[in-house]
Amino acid sequence: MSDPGGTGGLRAEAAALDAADALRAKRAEFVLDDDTVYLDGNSLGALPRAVPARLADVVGREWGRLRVRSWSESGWWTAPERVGDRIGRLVGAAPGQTVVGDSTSVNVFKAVVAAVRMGWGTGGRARDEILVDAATFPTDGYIAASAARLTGCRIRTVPVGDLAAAAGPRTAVAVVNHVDYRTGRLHDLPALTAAVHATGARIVWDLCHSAGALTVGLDAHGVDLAVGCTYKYLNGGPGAPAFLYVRRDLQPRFDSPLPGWNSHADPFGMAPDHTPAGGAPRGRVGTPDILSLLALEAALDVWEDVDLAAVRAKSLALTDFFLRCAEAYVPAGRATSVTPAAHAERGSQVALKVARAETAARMAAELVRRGVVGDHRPPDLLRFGFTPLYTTFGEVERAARVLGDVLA
Ligand SMILES: Cc1ncc(COP(=O)(O)O)c(C=O)c1O
Ligand SMILES: Nc1c(O)cccc1C(=O)C[C@H](N)C(=O)O
Repeated sequence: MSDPGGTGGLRAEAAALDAADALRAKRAEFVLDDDTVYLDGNSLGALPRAVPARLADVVGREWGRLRVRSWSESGWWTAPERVGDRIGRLVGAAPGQTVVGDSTSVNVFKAVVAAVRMGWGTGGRARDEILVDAATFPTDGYIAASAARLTGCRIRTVPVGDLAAAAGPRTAVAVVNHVDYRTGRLHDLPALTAAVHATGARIVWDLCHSAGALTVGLDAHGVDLAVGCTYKYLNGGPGAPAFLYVRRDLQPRFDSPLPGWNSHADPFGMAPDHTPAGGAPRGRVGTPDILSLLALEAALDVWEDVDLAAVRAKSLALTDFFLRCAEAYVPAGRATSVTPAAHAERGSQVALKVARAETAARMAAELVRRGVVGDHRPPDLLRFGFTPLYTTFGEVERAARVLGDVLA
């Protein structure tokens, strides 16, 4: 490929874009090193600077000195709902509908089984089909298949483009990834939610690759249930607990398949029978993972003054710029983007398909060796995630230049 802007032109453009970046001050709130271009925040977000001191306080004072008193005095018991509401703001959910805990996989299980059970109304069990996004991250498909076995449903795997047409009177629930983890394709959440609802079915959205990267609008679009992880764009840390959203009017009908004591209306009553709590706590299971949960809470402080619209605008500018730089630097025929060019169809990552699939893993490793950390998804994708809170345009230009050298 040619070099239309020239290296110098693209570098100057990057500098101008960085100077005009409304979010540029945010980078200083993260632990990053200028030698490495970190483009893997769609796998594990970087560490917010405020987290270590907060965790030291949780361990040293709240656990070390207050011990069991911290469940009430340090707000440990109510942390799943409190942190849930903070995530809710970032995904367009009003307070009282989002709870944090467990992994995404476990929350997919709760959401899918509960959605199927919602379809077991007076009309019997006519809705016995679970639709699954054919390109889903594997865990959702595995869990949905198990949920189907447990509830007497059958699984239909459908490309997201065909999902609206595939949903019908037998559909209990559709499980869809908002952003495809491989290609970075953003699916049309409002249209698909409306299409599935028109058939009387429910929809569960997996927001792992969209929470913290773009505006989601769960309430505005009438989404039934949603799940997502917090260790990618929300920077909650390795193994940070996931979240579960249950729309307020559906909460009384949310019959959890994992009704642990934390979801009881009166957990400390220790009653032999389960009476579900009202509201978001109904999605809880057992004792929350307090250290991870409170690390996540501290990580969320970086979002306090952030406008999601600015995040989305920068995300698109970063991915646009990366695509242009890659076009200029990568020799013709060595790699092609599988990420949609249209903004409405793009999440916050770019995936390049390398011409020689067998070299992809080696190329990703070589990029890391040269200070550009993205990742490889088999068989032939190089994946680059762009975190608007800390990725700079200068880094984008550098990453594309190194990529060009590696692929040359
Ligand atoms: C779309 C999607 N869903 C789920 C997961 C993972 O789920 P869990 O948090 O259970 O590991 C990932 C990534 O790990 C993902 O990309
Ligand atoms: N969750 C991960 C993990 O525990 C280890 C390594 C990677 C991950 C990931 O998040 C992978 C990621 N969901 C993906 O999109 O490929």
